[in-house]
Amino acid sequence: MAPWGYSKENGPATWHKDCPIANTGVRQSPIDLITTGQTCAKYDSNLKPVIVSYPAFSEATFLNNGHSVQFQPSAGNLSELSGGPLTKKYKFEQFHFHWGNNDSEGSEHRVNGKMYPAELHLVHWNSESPNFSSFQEAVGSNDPHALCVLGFFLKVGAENASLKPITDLLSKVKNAGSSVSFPGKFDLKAVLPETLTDYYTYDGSLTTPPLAECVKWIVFKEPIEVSTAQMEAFRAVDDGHGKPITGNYRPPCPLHTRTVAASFK
Ligand SMILES: NS(=O)(=O)/N=C1/NCCO1
Ligand SMILES: [Zn+2]
Repeated sequence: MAPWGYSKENGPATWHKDCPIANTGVRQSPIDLITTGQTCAKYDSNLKPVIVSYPAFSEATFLNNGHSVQFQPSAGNLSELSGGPLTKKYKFEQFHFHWGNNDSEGSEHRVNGKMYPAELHLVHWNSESPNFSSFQEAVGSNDPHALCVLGFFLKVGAENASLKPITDLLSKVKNAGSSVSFPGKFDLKAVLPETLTDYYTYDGSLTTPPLAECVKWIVFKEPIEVSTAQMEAFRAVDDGHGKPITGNYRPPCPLHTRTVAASFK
């Protein structure tokens, strides 16, 4: 597979060559989350708060893979996700980010066409399925809800002290392919809003190749604040071709016959 990326030569418009589902799929992600009108998100009063149990990770790798930066704890991590639209328990796999080269672009999901400067993805896999027992197997399983990704918008404001250990580490993984073992513990729970009650949820896909259509998406309404300096730290990370990674977001995909549910009015 030609190394995919976000440039003209290897970006989202070319991904169909190796991943036909990019163009033929009917549940691709991201999407534009519309809040009014015909195809808007529909309030569902049965949607409960999302429940996360993220004990502080003690051992993790922070990697620049050339198309994002990702934080991946060692396999033994006990973090779990349940509640919300989910009927099973999911295991945390990794988190990573998407961002732009200015504050008017960068997120993958949009709200009524508006992009945020960045989007944080917390990736999980269904640890109760009899059909797979790892993230990679889950991706290849064809199970429509093998994965659950929590999406949080980032907006520019005050410095985010909880994310500072991550943004301070970006300069250490400036070169694509570089990684560091995360020093000390990282408290992911502290990054998230207190209550995980207000979100959009829909059936979608990975937003990066292989674009597998196995993701239950949960995108939270409330953005997380980060400072301009923290945003600039993302924009200084290299893509392996001597250029900064900027704009590592896929444009919105057609909704087709899908509906989006909202846990809030
Ligand atoms: N942007 S995304 O949909 O979370 N994509 C991936 N790929 C591997 C894990 O998450
Ligand atoms: Zn992502």
